[in-house]
Amino acid sequence: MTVDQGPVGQSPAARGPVAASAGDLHKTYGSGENRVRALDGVDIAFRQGEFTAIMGPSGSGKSTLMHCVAGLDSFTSGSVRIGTTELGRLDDRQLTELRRDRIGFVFQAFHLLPTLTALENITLPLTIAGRRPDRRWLDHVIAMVGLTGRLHHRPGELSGGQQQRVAVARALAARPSIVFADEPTGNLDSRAGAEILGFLRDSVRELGQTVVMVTHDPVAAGYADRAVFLADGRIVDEMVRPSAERVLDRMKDFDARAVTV
Ligand SMILES: Nc1ncnc2c1ncn2[C@@H]1O[C@H](COP(=O)(O)OP(=O)(O)OP(=O)(O)O)[C@@H](O)[C@H]1O
Repeated sequence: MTVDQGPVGQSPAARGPVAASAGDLHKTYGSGENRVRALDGVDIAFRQGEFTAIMGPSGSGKSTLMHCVAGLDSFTSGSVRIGTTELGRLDDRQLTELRRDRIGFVFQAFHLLPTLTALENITLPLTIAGRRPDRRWLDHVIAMVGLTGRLHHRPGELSGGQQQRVAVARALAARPSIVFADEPTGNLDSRAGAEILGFLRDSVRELGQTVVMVTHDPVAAGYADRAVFLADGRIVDEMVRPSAERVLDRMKDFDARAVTV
């Protein structure tokens, strides 16, 4: 594996405490002839205050890695930690609580409840957990994503970009240890997508959040502090401070190698 340090050196966050990690992570689906090694020995750490993009061709294991590290899916062997909590040691109830209290999610489909207002959607995970929102934090997050004038609208009265802003605010509302975003701009036009990526980046820069984003899009990866490249369930490359152009070049290299192998 080559680690590209980029023209400006290592990310300042690169030596911070670890927010989440995976060690020698394996995930196999099916058995016999149908056996698929979706993850084949992945070692990775996501540091606090760092924005990581996970990239790779279709079927390379990006979603599987995200789901295993976020406690949404089980793994075959290896270890996953959120902070110092080892996920393999938790029962289902403890895992549910960990996801609710310590992890924020943003999905491609916004997954908002249509009968609730924007504000009610944003605070729903806190309501379910029986926690009072930290009002100052909430106001800050809502202002950051530019929703202050839309809080009493229902999702059907909002544009796609505004709905995804609600989803980003919901992910940040509980001050999670880490936010996982799975193709968060996949359903948006390029302008709305750029806004959402800007908010995710701001949440890292201004709020010290840790964000892990799965994406196919080199432009989206250009917002991250580093891009990690998966192929066949393994990490094959990493780029610090990626730009869209450098990510695109790297992806072309992979495609060329795949053709010549
Ligand atoms: N539930 C499942 N049962 C069997 N195989 C699966 C299942 N989910 C994923 N796989 C397989 O595991 C491998 C990794 O899939 P994964 O969805 O993680 O890839 P990905 O990189 O996220 O792909 P994409 O970019 O297309 O979303 C693929 O070969 C896929 O077919």
